[in-house]
Amino acid sequence: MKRLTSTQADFRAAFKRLLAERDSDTARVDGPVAEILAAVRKHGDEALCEFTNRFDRTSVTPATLRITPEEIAAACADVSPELLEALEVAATRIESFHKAQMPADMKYVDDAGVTLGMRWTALDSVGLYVPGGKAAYPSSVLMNAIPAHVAGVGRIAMCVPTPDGVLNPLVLAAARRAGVTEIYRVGGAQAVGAMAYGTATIAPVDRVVGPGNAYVAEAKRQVFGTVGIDSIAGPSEVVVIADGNNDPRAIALDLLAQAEHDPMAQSILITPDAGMAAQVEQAVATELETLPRAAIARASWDAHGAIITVRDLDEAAGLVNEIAPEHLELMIDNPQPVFDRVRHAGAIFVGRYCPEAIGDYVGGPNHVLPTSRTARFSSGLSVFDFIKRTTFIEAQAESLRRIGPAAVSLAEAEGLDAHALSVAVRLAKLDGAP
Ligand SMILES: NC(=O)c1ccc[n+]([C@@H]2O[C@H](COP(=O)([O-])OP(=O)(O)OC[C@H]3O[C@@H](n4cnc5c(N)ncnc54)[C@H](O)[C@@H]3O)[C@@H](O)[C@H]2O)c1
Ligand SMILES: N[C@H](CO)Cc1c[nH]c[nH+]1
Ligand SMILES: [Zn+2]
Repeated sequence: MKRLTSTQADFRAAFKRLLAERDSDTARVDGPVAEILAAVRKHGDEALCEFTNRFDRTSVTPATLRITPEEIAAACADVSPELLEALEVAATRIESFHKAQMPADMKYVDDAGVTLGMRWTALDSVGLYVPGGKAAYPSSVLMNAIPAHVAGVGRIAMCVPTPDGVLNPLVLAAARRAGVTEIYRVGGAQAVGAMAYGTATIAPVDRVVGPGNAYVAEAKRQVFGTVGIDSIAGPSEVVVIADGNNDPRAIALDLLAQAEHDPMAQSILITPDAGMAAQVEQAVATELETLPRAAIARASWDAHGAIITVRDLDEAAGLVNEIAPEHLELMIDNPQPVFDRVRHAGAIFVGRYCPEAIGDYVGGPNHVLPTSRTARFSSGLSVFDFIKRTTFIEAQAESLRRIGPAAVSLAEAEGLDAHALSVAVRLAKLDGAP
């Protein structure tokens, strides 16, 4: 873990290093991912099964890649009523938020009498990636699948790794709740490649979405263009801005909640209170003594964690905009001014009673969010990832008379004569030409 103080002489360099070191850690998987994708593209199911069996210690064959309806039913029967109820609370809240997100079509007549508009249509097919290497993510099934359903996507395929051949029953129960039935037991870059390029067993999709580790995130980046993707939703991140009025243990647990996802996760505390900085550091060390996933959390905290002491909350907000974190927690007395200043963050959690874990499960907005500073230019998963826009223009004779001549002039200026003539012949006809 790095301790930084904004007043230290080399602060800018140290801060830049903190971000750059993790970026370069992520970049080291480029080569292996390219090789996996090329093999899946060339050898299809054969490569898909080979990589899956190697990385997940399984023995899948093309015939067993798809999880059967009987396996889904058996797994769901294993889930306790309490867990099904919790799943239902989460699903209902996620569904209502994403329904509210659906945009309306647009259509109006402008002052030249031209009808202009924009129509939304759902994608034909999408592939959902549900992570499952170091933890199982039933919540990510809901976060991926519910917006796809709300948007009206035709075909929804889902890939999830089954390490050591173990199927997580709650993952399948979440899939059933979200109406997903086409599920494959594959993960990692090979799963992304299979959904993008297609294999004999897995038909290709139009867009691959969902979170995952560095291999999954890099694979999505590399298949972009062949298919659409949502965003680079890689190893988790949180920045917590905390003042001196916090329970240090609660803040430490918020930091560790991201760190326990992945050794490549990143948790950063920014505080204007040096006393709080020291107390949280101590509380993290204490929690790591008993946390069941301490090995992962400690690896993340040691390599990528940071505590930054700043002069004031305004300075904290400026640093957040540079980090553009996946998650931002505002654990401060008066969050509004900082909330207003922050422009780059995947999701913001406002107030001491809203830890990020609420958003992971039951808040309602999506927990699939941009990482590695990509929140500067991209957003979390939403219904917008499952629909696309088509614009339309409708012009009658009078409207063409009004706006056509400008088009002819511009086409002539570009030297594109067919363009100019296609408008000009119609204008001439309106003026009585034969
Ligand atoms: N940004 C988000 O919105 C968000 C949401 C949820 C989870 N996450 C992240 O998802 C990730 C889940 O990671 P995970 O590992 O538990 O599951 P995962 O499913 O993402 O990755 C597991 C797969 O990684 C591949 N893999 C592992 N080691 C490999 C190697 N050496 N070479 C090639 N491939 C290899 C394997 O194919 C394996 O099936 C975490 O990083 C977590 O932080 C992010
Ligand atoms: N924090 C993760 C997003 O980075 C999502 C998640 C799912 N389950 C628990 N957490
Ligand atoms: Zn989480």
